[in-house]
Amino acid sequence: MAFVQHYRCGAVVLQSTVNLIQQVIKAADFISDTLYLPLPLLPNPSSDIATNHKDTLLERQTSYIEYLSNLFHDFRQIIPKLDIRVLVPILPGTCPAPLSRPIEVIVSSYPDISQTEASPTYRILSERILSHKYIFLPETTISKTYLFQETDIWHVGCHKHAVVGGTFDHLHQGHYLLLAATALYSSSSCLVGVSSGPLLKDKVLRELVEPLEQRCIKVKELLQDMRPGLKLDIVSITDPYGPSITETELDCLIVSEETLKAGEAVNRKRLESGMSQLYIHKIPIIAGTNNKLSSTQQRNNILGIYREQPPTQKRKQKCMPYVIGLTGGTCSGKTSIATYLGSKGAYIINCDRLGHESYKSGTPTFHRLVESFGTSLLDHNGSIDRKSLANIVFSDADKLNLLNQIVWPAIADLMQECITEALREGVKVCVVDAAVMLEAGWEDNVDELWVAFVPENHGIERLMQRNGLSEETARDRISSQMNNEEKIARANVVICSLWEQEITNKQVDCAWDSLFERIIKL
Ligand SMILES: CC(=O)SCCNC(=O)CCNC(=O)[C@H](O)C(C)(C)COP(=O)(O)OP(=O)(O)OC[C@H]1O[C@@H](n2cnc3c(N)ncnc32)[C@H](O)[C@@H]1OP(=O)(O)O
Repeated sequence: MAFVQHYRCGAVVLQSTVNLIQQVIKAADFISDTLYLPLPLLPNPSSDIATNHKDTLLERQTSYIEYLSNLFHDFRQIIPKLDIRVLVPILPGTCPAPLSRPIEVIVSSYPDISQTEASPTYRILSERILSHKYIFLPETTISKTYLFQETDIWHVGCHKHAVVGGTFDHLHQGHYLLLAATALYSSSSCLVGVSSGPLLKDKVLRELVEPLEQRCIKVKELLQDMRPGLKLDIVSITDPYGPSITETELDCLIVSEETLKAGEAVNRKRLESGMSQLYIHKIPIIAGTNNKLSSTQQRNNILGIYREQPPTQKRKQKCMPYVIGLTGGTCSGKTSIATYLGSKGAYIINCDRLGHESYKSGTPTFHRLVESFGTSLLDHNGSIDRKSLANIVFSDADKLNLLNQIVWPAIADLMQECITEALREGVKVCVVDAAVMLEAGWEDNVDELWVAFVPENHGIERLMQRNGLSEETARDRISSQMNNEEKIARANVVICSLWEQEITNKQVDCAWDSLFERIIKL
């Protein structure tokens, strides 16, 4: 089989829109991450439209957006893994800012590079790329009528100042379309409100929403790729209106079919304050696997999937057995995940249990605890009464700290003994189940980190039910641990146990199956 060289980022330069999807699919064989697709104005052979007339321009732009919508839908269905970014011609006089991803290869349907470089399509890219490889991708039937023409000058922006809002989490083709429309309809500036704080409160899998700063950067990069020179103002918003109801110079609002009502509410608010109404452009929704394409779906897709993290805190010397650190807040479902992993053949090291063992009567840790917390801690057998100890430490951060300082080193020793025992038994995979592994700084004892979680409120409810605690006590316990977001940020695998056990198990299966590919590489 012939060897195909892969490039991370490339551009596809086509002579026409005929066979566009097929050409992009073929080009995708050479490109692994990002594919830029410069598209001159859609050829419209039957039209003798005067493009400087505002209504006609609006119609052309609207039909272009519809065209993009179909394209993005097809890309999503056929090549879902590839980040395909459509580029429109740069306005004359605009500084051609570099693209956010450097183009390594041009895949072109022009037979040679000089024809490619002379084409109207290439002109969209020409000043935005450095050196690159060239691949000729023959196109069989090109009708002359549909060729991109030199005269296809793009007139962008039938409005001056556009505004758009959204969470823009895990950007997908639906966002691309919304932002493409924003970039196309405005000729001067574009205001983007990015949801944060209370607006994220009720989102499913809110814990997996990308950090605000990251979302803002991605939106900015995409808009700058599509429309360099457009003045951008990307702001965080904490209510559904943001600056759309205070900025006087805005003249159009871009919404999706889903957010149309919110857009109309913006106009009502503006009317109440005596401000001009915004022209509302409604963009179609792009269908995904389950009806519509959504960020919730994208967040769901992360569950159980391995992701690289900086290796700094992980075990430096890779050796058998391979150690998974499984952590998660109280009532995060960690124990049932560990049990399921045990049923799949993993050797489970339960650190809660090692903790109890570490201060059995007569051990050095037992004596240190009695010295530090007093004999009131002991039950009628002279053993440490964990219920009393829990009541003391979970309502007093300093006391919890003291307990940890005494107990963690002893648990760490017992854990190492268990790993050595697993090695003796020829075990391949150990799972260290430790509720506060990250707080204890034990990441350097494991090869990868799996984090189990449920939204905090669910954790509190589960804890109240399981341990018969008051809401306040349950809250105290949960807040004595690192929060979900901090743990998830460091996780190689994230598992959410919010739904039925079967769904949790599916996530575990997925993480477990891919685990062996990583172990083989050791
Ligand atoms: C680094 C580690 O993760 S080691 C494993 C955790 N153990 C420790 O940190 C040792 C200190 N803790 C203890 O000695 C005991 O947990 C006590 C005395 C506080 C409570 O004992 P018990 O009432 O029997 O509860 P148990 O040990 O089963 O732990 C109950 C919950 O407390 C939480 N918890 C345990 N230790 C800690 C701690 N140091 N800080 C915060 N939360 C903790 C766990 O999340 C656990 O929840 P889970 O059962 O949903 O996983």
